[in-house]
Amino acid sequence: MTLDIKICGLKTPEAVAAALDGGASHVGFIFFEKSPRHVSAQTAGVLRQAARGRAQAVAVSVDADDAALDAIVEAMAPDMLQLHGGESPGRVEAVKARYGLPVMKAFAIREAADLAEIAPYRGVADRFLFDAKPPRGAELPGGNGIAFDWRVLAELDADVDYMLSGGLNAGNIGAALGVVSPRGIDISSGVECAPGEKNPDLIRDFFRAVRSAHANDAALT
Ligand SMILES: O=C(O)c1ccccc1N[C@@H]1O[C@H](COP(=O)(O)O)[C@@H](O)[C@H]1O
Repeated sequence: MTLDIKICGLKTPEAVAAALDGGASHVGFIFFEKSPRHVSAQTAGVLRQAARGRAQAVAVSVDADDAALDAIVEAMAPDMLQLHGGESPGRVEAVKARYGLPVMKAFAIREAADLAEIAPYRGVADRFLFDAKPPRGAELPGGNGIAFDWRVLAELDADVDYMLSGGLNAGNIGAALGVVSPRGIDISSGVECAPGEKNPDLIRDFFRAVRSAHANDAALT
């Protein structure tokens, strides 16, 4: 089975190149001003060019209104929208209809009971992303480098299409993939040498670790 790999929070051509050369299926750009990974729609529009024909470009926003999303979609032309806030099922539906783009809806997970939240989004969101709950008082809803107990995902129906996220890195991805079988994985701070500063060597290390965990999977994309 193929495993999608999303490298998120890219800000430089070097980081985008490392992600694409490693074999990323998705590259993510953050539109959230409090984040050290925030980029303007114009910058993302330039950076995402390198991904054309190689990977899906994902725009990550948090409770963004139509005006903000209009600007992102126009300048960046993303292939997918990641909604990482408290967007309702109705809002997800409206966003999909307005832009004609697939939506990945993020959820913060700490325990199995948190998975109940996805029920009204089934058949609405194209894909789910499971991230750890941010610590109390955290400024960021994601990108905190915190993992959750992956075993809680055992409660999910096998047909749920999701990306695993939250505190992944080269050191723990093998263990994570030994516990769960997501269709994709998503990493941001685990390939940084400082908040918001992607390190191409760490990106390469991550792909090596994924490939070694997936040694029998010839079709890794
Ligand atoms: O990375 C950010 O700064 C960010 C800001 C706002 C919403 C989402 C954000 N990142 C997402 O967080 C997860 C996991 O990140 P990490 O690997 O634990 O650092 C990932 O889905 C990013 O898309």
